[in-house]
Amino acid sequence: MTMSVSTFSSRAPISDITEPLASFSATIGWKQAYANSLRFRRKKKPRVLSCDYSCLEVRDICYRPPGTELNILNGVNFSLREKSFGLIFGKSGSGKTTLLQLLAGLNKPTSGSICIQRYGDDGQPKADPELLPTGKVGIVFQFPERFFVADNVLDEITFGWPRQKGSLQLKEHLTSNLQRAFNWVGLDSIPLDKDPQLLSGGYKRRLALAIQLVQTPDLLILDEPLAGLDWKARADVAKLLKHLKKELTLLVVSHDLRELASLVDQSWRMETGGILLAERPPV
Ligand SMILES: Nc1ncnc2c1ncn2[C@@H]1O[C@H](COP(=O)(O)OP(=O)(O)OP(=O)(O)O)[C@@H](O)[C@H]1O
Repeated sequence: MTMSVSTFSSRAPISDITEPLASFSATIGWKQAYANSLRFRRKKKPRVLSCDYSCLEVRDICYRPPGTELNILNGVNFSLREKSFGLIFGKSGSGKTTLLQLLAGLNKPTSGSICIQRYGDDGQPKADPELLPTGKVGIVFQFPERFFVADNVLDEITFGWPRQKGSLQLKEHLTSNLQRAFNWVGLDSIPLDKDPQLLSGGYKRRLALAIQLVQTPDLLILDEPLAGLDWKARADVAKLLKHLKKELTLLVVSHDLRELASLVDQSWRMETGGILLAERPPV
């Protein structure tokens, strides 16, 4: 029987990033939101222990791009338990990225379903499966730094946040999430006014992860998270993913099996023709 904690908690001290965020709050008028978020976070919430667990369940997914005659994915099935690390590997062009895009809600499957199934500690389903809410899925694309748009770290991470007055509660929520995301990925030592393009390869990936973590996803999808990094940055990012899997569910597509093998809880090979088979990484 596995005990799972149903609340989401940050383990790093809030003081780590208090200063840069305080100045950020003052400069763009989020001071009140920031102060309130601190008050909110200091109250200890009771942690609820539960023996239930959830699984991401992909059931018989087929996908044929509109206007084409051929299925890219053919009856894909798999189940991934919450707070675990799933790895999909396989030849180029077999359909791995296509599957990730469906999970992130960027395309709709031609048939089949993607849901969350809750189980009791006896391993039996506890309720009807629910469709995976795409708002709780984060995706980090291959080479995410190529999509950075801002000229400083803070603007990059807060891109798209509400700037108008009002919605104080939302601002408090986002600010508190930002603190947690920075702590999780170890960005707290980086000046917020630094140009993201001047960060090292590994720190660019940390920033891309933090951008997704601010949205508090339950499922984080990563397409080739180690691609293009030197050996040290690859080791750093792998270590970070190991840390993150204690907090959320990770599904990774990668060819870098050696570095990731020790993190893997479940893995699958995507065969040409879009067929997914459970298989250990061949390392
Ligand atoms: N919209 C589309 N229309 C037609 N074919 C497509 C479309 N999108 C992808 N494909 C094709 O589907 C196949 C699977 O592509 P996908 O990018 O999912 O493979 P992959 O396994 O992720 O490859 P890689 O490891 O190189 O990233 C490829 O042959 C690709 O050309």
